[in-house]
Amino acid sequence: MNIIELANLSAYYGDKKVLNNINMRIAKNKITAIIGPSGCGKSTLLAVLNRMLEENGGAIEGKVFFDDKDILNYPKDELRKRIGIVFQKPSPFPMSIYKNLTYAPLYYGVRNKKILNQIVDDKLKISGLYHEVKDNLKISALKLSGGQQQRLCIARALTVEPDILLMDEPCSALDVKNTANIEDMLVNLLDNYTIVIVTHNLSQAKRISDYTAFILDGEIVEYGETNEVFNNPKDKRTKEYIEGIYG
Ligand SMILES: Nc1ncnc2c1ncn2[C@@H]1O[C@H](COP(=O)(O)OP(=O)(O)OP(=O)(O)O)[C@@H](O)[C@H]1O
Repeated sequence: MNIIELANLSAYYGDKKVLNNINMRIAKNKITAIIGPSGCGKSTLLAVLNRMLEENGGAIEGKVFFDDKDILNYPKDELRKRIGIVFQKPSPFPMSIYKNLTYAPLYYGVRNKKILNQIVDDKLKISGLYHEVKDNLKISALKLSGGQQQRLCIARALTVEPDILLMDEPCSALDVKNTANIEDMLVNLLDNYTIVIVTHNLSQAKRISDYTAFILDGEIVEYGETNEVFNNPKDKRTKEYIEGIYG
């Protein structure tokens, strides 16, 4: 089952075309990895999905459907609630761990303290942070290590129960152990969430993703099951990229 469909999707910054006629379906409750050399348009693709592109000064041509409905027909608030994003640099709000996790639920109208506490506990457990921070919820999130901050940011993105989690190089600032923690966590999220992850780390894409899209100069060169893309690439350029010839 698909949750997203891009139909003849092109994206522009001014006159510059950064994505060219992308046709792509994204499977629900799976991890889809977006790979490709620097500047090929990976982050732009994520920005199209949650309509951040417009705020960044870009524009699209073509259509994007989310749950079979044109994303332009969703109120932005609802779209952002249902499609969360986590960035490369861990970016907790400069407030307590507890407040980081209740910020969005409060914004969306949850007022019941018991429910808020439950959300905090649940998301800390999902992110594997519970035992590390449960007695220190009032300390500033900025006091956590980089890996903990990133897990907190993922937990925070989940507090509003999005359908999709977009991740832009979420592990590139982290060491191997923290990366492994996050990869384990992502795989465990798939019963309830769909993940689209941009990564430069090809081994990561191979390890955790179900599907991989290889983008080059704004075009999808190859898209399919991760095993196929990595072990049996159909396009010479995919093979070259995977073998490290460019990018
Ligand atoms: N706000 C912007 N205004 C103008 N051009 C932009 C903007 N953001 C990105 N671009 C351009 O769009 C193209 C695609 O950028 P994008 O960030 O999507 O690539 P990427 O594949 O994610 O790269 P990286 O792996 O280096 O993060 C690049 O040529 C970039 O310079």
